[in-house]
Amino acid sequence: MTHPGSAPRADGPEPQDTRRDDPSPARPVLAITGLDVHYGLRRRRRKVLHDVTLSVAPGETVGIVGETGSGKSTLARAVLGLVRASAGTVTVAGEDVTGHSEAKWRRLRRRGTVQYVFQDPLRSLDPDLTVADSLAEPLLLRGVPRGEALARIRPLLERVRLPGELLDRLPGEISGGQRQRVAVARALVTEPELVILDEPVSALDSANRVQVLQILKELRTTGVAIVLISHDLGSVAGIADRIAVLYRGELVETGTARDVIRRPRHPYTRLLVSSAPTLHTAPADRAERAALRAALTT
Ligand SMILES: Nc1ncnc2c1ncn2[C@@H]1O[C@H](COP(=O)(O)OP(=O)(O)OP(=O)(O)O)[C@@H](O)[C@H]1O
Repeated sequence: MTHPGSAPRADGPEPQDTRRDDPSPARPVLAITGLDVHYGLRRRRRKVLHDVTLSVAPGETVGIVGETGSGKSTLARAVLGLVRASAGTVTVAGEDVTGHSEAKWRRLRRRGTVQYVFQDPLRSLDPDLTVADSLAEPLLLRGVPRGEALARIRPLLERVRLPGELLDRLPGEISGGQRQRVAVARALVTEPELVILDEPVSALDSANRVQVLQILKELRTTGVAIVLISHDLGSVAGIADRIAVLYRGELVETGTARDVIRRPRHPYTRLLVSSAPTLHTAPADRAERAALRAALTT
């Protein structure tokens, strides 16, 4: 499906926010259909996502796994309106956002239905705001009185296992693992339907990595849907309900985490599974891995 009109449309009235009283539990939080994304112009134009179709149900955790340059971040950026689709559709919380103007995208992002956590928490946090102010800011912007905002961030702090004494510190005065947990808490403040985390643990040491992954796992009980992007299948395997494997801009395999790990079909997925030491699957020997690599280059 091509959108010659992937150019911005005129800004219409703000669509009603019906997400809280939509009676259909089956409505996906995110539905991507036949998505193509290009970068560059004219002779430099290059397709980085091709015919990507993926849907995320309410409360579901989906892992998107792929090697560097496979298009993972581009996919996240397309869902947030930071890059434009050249074909296909993106529907967020029931709203087709494919042809949204910049202004409509900004309003959608500000509404907080979808939140994004970067690999580097310093990109999510203002270095001049204390942890308390960082967490309260999205609520203050929505007109929530300061006292109420501060009361509402307390349980979030507990959810990400941070002590209250950190509230008065600046991001530069806490550890990298603590910063990432603040970034996760901040993403939850607006009670989003979907949180996209782009390599949230790859900059952390192994103790912090385990802790943040455990926190993400526990978030499943809150009903928020999670898209967890990683180059490391091992990181997402214990959390994701489903795993989607992105290879050179195409989703080559999507299935339940169990199926993808136990019965990988695509050679790239087989290579990923056989190279992940923490998955407790029978590791492929060198010859098998070489054969899989050869299959990928043909
Ligand atoms: N703004 C841009 N302009 C042109 N090309 C880009 C741009 N951003 C990314 N690319 C290219 O698009 C491809 C996909 O990049 P993307 O960042 O989505 O991959 P990724 O899977 O997230 O990689 P990584 O794991 O290294 O972050 C890469 O070849 C990259 O060089």
